[in-house]
Amino acid sequence: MTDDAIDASGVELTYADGTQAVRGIDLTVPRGEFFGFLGPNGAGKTTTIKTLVTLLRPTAGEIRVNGFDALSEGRAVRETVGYMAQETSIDPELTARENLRFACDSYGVPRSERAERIDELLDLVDLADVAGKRADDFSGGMKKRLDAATALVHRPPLVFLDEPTTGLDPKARNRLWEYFRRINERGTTIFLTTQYLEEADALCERLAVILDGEIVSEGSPAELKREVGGEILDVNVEGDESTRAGAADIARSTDLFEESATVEVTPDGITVTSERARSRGTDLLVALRDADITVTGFNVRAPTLDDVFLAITGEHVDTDEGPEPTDSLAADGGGQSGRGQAPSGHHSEGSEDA
Ligand SMILES: Nc1ncnc2c1ncn2[C@@H]1O[C@H](COP(=O)(O)OP(=O)(O)OP(=O)(O)O)[C@@H](O)[C@H]1O
Repeated sequence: MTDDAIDASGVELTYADGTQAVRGIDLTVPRGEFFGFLGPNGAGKTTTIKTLVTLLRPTAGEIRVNGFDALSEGRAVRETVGYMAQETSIDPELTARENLRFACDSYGVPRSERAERIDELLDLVDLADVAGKRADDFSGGMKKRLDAATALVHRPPLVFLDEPTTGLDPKARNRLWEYFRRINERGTTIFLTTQYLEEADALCERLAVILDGEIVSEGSPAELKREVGGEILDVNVEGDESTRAGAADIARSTDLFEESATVEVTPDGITVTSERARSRGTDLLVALRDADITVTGFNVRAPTLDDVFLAITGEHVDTDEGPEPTDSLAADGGGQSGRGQAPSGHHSEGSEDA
């Protein structure tokens, strides 16, 4: 038996229509880790999670979760994981407490333990004061917190959070981060997917980046940033796209930067990633001035995870900002659509264990 929360190797998943969503993933997540799984839309994050929680049977590969084999011991896997899916699993017609009671039912939490566990979870996500109010009246942030709580009623040692903060305003997002940290500090392993790189940076000890169904990079946020190679020089210039393209050509054609340096045209100017960003930055400004390009601002900074993502995938993360509900009662417009269904971990849209 492995000591890891997740131990997967060679996992592949091809959908019935032939889409190869996951192409040979190896993944190890030690118990207690706060692990982040990043990738652009359609990269295969949700599909990977669904194979790990046994909602989908992999086309190939081996998966052990909490020491159980995902193929032959699917029930044990499902009993020891929590899954907060992208779609909410809460019922807007029920109160917060009723939603948690329903989740206890679905997960088979012993009756004698329910009341205490529900109170504990309502406290954990700061919903004790509104426990008797209908979820329909909650803001987007409160619904997400309730959703997270429903995934925890059976005290799973491992929780999957699939883009848990998408569409929330920064305040609501920060609050959720607090709860996720609390859950992790209690010893729960967390597997998080997110579109927000600052979220991954703030929360995760280790990250893997998935692209077209394959893991293309793995490490701590600091290690991934070091992989970018150097620092980032952002230069803002006056003028239209052709001026910016001209500025980029100058940055590329001078011998100021090493060969592996990259130059990208941005909406405001150019961005140079180079080991010499700091030492040669002012020389670049002189070269631009000599070419009659007006520089309106510049800044040298350490790489962010967004720069890592750009370097790996060739694209910025599409953060897909939705409406921004405030984090107060009845202020939502967030439009969640719970239908009184069982917690997501109990959905089955793929295979069941034998
Ligand atoms: N049921 C399905 N049948 C066929 N193809 C699917 C199905 N579900 C997902 N896909 C495809 O599989 C690929 C991976 O999708 P997946 O949802 O796992 O990606 P993701 O990284 O989670 O993206 P997102 O961030 O948009 O949720 C995509 O090409 C997607 O269109």
